[in-house]
This record gives sequence, structure tokens and C-alpha cells, in this order.
Amino acid sequence: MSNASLRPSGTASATLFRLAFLPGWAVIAATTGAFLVGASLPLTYQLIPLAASVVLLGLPHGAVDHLALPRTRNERVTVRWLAAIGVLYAVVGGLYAAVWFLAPVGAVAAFIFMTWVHWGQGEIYPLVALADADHLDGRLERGLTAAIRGALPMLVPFVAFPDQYELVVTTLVGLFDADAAATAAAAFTPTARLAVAVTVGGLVAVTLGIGAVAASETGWGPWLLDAGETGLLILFFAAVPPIFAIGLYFCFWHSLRHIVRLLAVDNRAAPALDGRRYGAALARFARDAAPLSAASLVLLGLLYLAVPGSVDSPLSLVGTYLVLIAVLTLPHVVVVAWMDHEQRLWRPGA
Ligand SMILES: CC1=C(/C=C/C(C)=C/C=C/C(C)=C/C=O)C(C)(C)CCC1
Ligand SMILES: [Fe+2]
Repeated sequence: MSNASLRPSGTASATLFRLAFLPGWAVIAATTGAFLVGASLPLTYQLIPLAASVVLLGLPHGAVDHLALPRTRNERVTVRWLAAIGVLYAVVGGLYAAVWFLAPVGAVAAFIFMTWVHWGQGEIYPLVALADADHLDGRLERGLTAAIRGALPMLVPFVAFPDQYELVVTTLVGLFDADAAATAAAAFTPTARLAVAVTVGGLVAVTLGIGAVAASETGWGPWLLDAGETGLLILFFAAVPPIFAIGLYFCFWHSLRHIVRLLAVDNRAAPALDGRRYGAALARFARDAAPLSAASLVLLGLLYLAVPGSVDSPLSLVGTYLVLIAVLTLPHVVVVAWMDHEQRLWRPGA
């Protein structure tokens, strides 16, 4: 399947592009602007987007994983499919949940690394299939792009807001083991910040440079979009406190892009997309996502009861929710990687 055949055709394609890109650009650019001119927000308010992601775009974007693969493969959703995804979630999610209780420092490190990989992975489909990014026609270009896109939300805040980063990391560890929280704090040294800044900066320069070489033949438009988004995200994560920034990014960037990808393979959403009825298309998604989003809320309740630490502040409440997200995201990464495989995202030109 070439890039061209990944792309939906006609009005649907334009609708998918708008829905995937415009709200994210608007939210991220407006917030970046506000913080660059000196806006600030108390911590409790910064938690709002993450808290809202329980029902708004965030958590629900993974709650249709049981439908994603049969739809991508143009198959019926059978009991076998539901069982396969159910077993995947129970085994992979269950094992990772156990790791949180047994080795919370390692579990947090794995969470950050997994998010880096997953949020980077999630950028390739929209760029290639919806934004015609022909300068990303090789595996190397796609791999590097995924690596830097995922690194921005996970690593720029480490450089720009080490105190808040450390607060969240120690809160997450502290839910399971108060003593181990000090171990995690040891990672936050000026040398580590400098090393991360230099590495991310170098990787971004190399990636955009390689893309520019390709763009000189394939056309500059999509490269400019790619480089513009990269620059915007660097500014955003450098200017906006990470709890707030990551909450907004999770809802309006990562999740929305994935939801649009799912709508593109949902035959029954096609008429709404063709007619530019954004609301109808999203309502269809909401219906599909409702049952397992509700089930996740039950799991969240169980997790509140199960964590050994005290969950007594807004931050620790949201921290517990992040642990649930971590556990649910590992099997979700498997589903998305499988979608990538079906859509041949990592075998461009094949
Ligand atoms: C909030 C926050 C953090 C981590 C957030 C993570 C890791 C979120 C992952 C979300 C996922 C995986 C969503 C599913 O797609 C940091 C960087 C530790 C510190 C700064 C604040
Ligand atoms: Fe995701």
C-alpha cells in the first residue's frame, strides 16, 4: 500500500485533515501565546485538562481499541476479535499494573519511555496520510520524526520545568513507595537537563535537515507544516507548565489525531465526513467509546482503593489516574502498532 492509497479521498479527506489538525493547532498556539506573554495558572487549575481527559477525547481514544483492528482490516467485529483484545488488555495491562506495585521507579521510567514511543508513533499517520508528507517517504525519516515528536512532550518539560516534572514523578512513585520517591528525584540534575537539551536539539535539527533534503524534490508545503508543528510544540512545552501542557496535548493533539484515524476506517462515519458534519462523526465515535470508557472508570475506582499511598490531594488523584492511563496504554500501543502494520506505515512504498 503506497502513501496515496492510505489517503482517504474527496471531501472526507479535507474534513479529516481539518478535524485532525486545526483544533490542536488553535489550542496549542493560543496557550503558548498566553504563557509567552506572562500568563500563569495555579497548580489546581493546571490539572483540569488531564482531569477532563477522563471523558473528553483522552481516555475514550483508547476505548475503541476493540473495534480498531477489524475496521482497519475491513472485517466484521466478531466475538473472537473482542476476546483477543480483551485478553491482550488483561495480560499486558495486568502485568504492567503488577510492576507498578513491585517496582514503581522502573514503572514510571517505563511510562515516560512508552509515552515517548507512542505519542511519536501517533504522529506518522496524520502527517503521511492526511498532510501528504512525501518528505517522510523513507523508514529512517519516519523513525526519526516519530522519535522527535514523542520526545517533545516527554523531554522538553524535563529541561524547561524540572521542578514540576520532579513533583509529578515523585507523586507517582510515592503512591506506591514513599521511600523510593527520593531515588527518582536523583535524576533531576543540571547535567542531565543539559544532556537532554543537547540531544533533543540535535535530533530535531538532524530530522528536519534530512526532511528538507527530501522536500527539495518532493515539495516544501508538507515539510513546512511538519517543521512548523515541531517548532510550535517546542515553544509550547518550553513555555507552558507540563501538567497543563500535557493535558491539553493529550486531548487536543494525540487523541484527536487517533480518533480521526479511526473515523477514516469506519465505513459508517464516512457519510458524515463526506457531508462535513464534524459533530455527527464525533458523536458516532462517542457512542463507540462509551462502554469501555465507563468500564475504565470502574477500574479507576478500584485503583484508588488499591494504591498503598494516600490519595488525598488533587495532584495525587490525577496521579492515580495517570497510573491507570499507563496500564491501559501499554496494550493500546500494541493495537496501534498492529494498525500501523496493517496500514504499512513502516514499510513506505511497499
Ligand atoms: C503529566 C506529566 C508527566 C507525564 C505524563 C505522561 C507520561 C502521560 C502519558 C499519557 C499517555 C500515555 C496517554 C495515552 O496516550 C511528566 C512528563 C512525568 C511530568 C510532567 C507532568
Ligand atoms: Fe494513543
